[in-house]
Amino acid sequence: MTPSEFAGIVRGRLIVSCQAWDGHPLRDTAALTRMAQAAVKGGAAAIRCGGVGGTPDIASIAAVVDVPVIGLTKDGTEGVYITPTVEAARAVVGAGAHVVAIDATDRPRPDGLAFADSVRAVHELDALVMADVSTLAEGLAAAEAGADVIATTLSGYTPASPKSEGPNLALVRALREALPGAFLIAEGRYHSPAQAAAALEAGADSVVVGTAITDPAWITASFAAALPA
Ligand SMILES: CC(=O)N[C@H](C=O)[C@@H](O)[C@H](O)[C@H](O)COP(=O)(O)O
Repeated sequence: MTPSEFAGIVRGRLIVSCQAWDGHPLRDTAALTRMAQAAVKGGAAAIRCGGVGGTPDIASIAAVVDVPVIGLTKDGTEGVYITPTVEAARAVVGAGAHVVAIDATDRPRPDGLAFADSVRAVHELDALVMADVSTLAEGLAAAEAGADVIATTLSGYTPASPKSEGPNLALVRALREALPGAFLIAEGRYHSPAQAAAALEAGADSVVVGTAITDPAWITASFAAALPA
């Protein structure tokens, strides 16, 4: 898939992240595959999902949906854990992802290599790179390193970025202003249709929604919390 083919499919549209943490009742490849199918039925232009090898979510989902698949692996929850190594990036392409989501923050990587090395490896395999960043500076560096897509995924999850309950629309605006030609995706804590629409108004080309669509435990808790105790 070329960058312009991907852009043509997802620009102005919703991407749904179908993932579940270890220990979650939906942490099951078959369950997440059905979740992805339901999301496509509802209008998702692409699916973001994780897992290779013993957790074959990417291969399972890519086999049944007719939209681009953005794949990743997760190794732990600290430091660089989203597709943290060149080897992991290659495995994600091997599993059938069209786009590989990779941590592009400025923190040290477990394989000691640079983000640009992962970009090169993915491009050699004819796939695209989505750079998950947490700050404007990281977005600029990721674009410089050749990322095809810049995403605000890690804002709020690194020491360099502000913690917040809601999405970081200010980062979307800043990235759009600094990188007018980049394909920009808003991701992270978009919890309502209005917030997703606001991401596009702020300059994003597309928006990823995960938890608010695909985690029934989170959805239930938000309803339960609205009722008087
Ligand atoms: C920080 C991190 O590890 N984010 C992960 C990235 O793949 C996922 O756990 C998120 O669910 C995803 O980014 C979608 O965001 P939200 O679930 O907030 O709509």
